[in-house]
Amino acid sequence: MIISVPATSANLGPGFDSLGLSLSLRNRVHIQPSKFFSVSIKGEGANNPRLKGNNLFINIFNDHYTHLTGKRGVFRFRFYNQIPLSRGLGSSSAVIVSAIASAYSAAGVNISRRKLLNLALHYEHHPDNITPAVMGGFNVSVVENNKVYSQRKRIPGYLKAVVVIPDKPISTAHSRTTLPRSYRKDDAIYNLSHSSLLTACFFNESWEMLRIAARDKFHQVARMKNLPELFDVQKLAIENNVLMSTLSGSGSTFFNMVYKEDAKPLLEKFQARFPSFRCAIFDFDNDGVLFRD
Ligand SMILES: Nc1ncnc2c1ncn2[C@@H]1O[C@H](COP(=O)(O)OP(=O)(O)O)[C@@H](O)[C@H]1O
Ligand SMILES: N[C@@H](CCOP(=O)(O)O)C(=O)O
Repeated sequence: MIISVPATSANLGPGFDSLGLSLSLRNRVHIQPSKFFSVSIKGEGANNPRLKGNNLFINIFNDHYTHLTGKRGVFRFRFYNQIPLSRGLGSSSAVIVSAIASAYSAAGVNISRRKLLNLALHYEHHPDNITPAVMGGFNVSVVENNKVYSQRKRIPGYLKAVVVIPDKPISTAHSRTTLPRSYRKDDAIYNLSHSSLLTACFFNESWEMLRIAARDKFHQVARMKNLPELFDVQKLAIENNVLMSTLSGSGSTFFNMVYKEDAKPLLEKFQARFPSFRCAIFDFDNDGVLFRD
């Protein structure tokens, strides 16, 4: 069995805990029944001893496999990870989604994307990463009564993501504790209205208006202060007329969306100005989680 899940960029500026999209950067896991439990990791996390044993994936997989079959299976897990950990590209969501999907696949039980998404919500209570990780594309999602309600839109191939990935891990859980517990009414209205406009821009493909819509007053500035170079990243992006430039999730990655002909020139400017940061161009993903026998 092979399960793959895309990276995700959440919040997208004003859409805190609600808006997110998926990128063509994936974690893949090969699972085979085996006489002995084994884990191998290639790519991101390969040198992280914490991930070799009972990591987040294995714990979630075992919970669901045991629930489905009444027994603890013994498997060989081979991970091929492209998603950097704790960089605001949804690595935790990718693991949660792939672990549940893998358990159902290993148990021979079909699962709908909607059910998979609602099960993933038990592990990550903000739906803005898990929803695009499951569904693919641009997603707007809300939680009511422990269920995710969402709408998705495919992202056209003439758009590209240009991301700047500093070598600074940010724990999402810790980052969330540093945000304000309450907001001024004016700021709440600002984010509500900009998030609504940004959603409409994606559904109507009104890409130019994203330059206004993708502004935030809830979380970005507070988080960017942890790595002030990010203000320079966003300034350079805006000077180069990108469609949107937002902190990816809780960071440290900065996400920029451009027309495909503008991607390489912007990448080269980022690489010249921020040589110590990883910079890359990614297509958008519209598939979400993929199952293969
Ligand atoms: N490939 C992986 N295998 C196992 N656990 C992982 C993997 N990727 C991420 N994780 C778990 O998710 C945590 C990172 O989650 P988080 O802080 O939300 O970062 P991100 O911004 O990437 O979502 C890691 O500390 C680890 O516990
Ligand atoms: N809405 C969340 C999104 C976290 O995304 P991640 O990729 O950093 O896990 C938040 O901003 O805390």
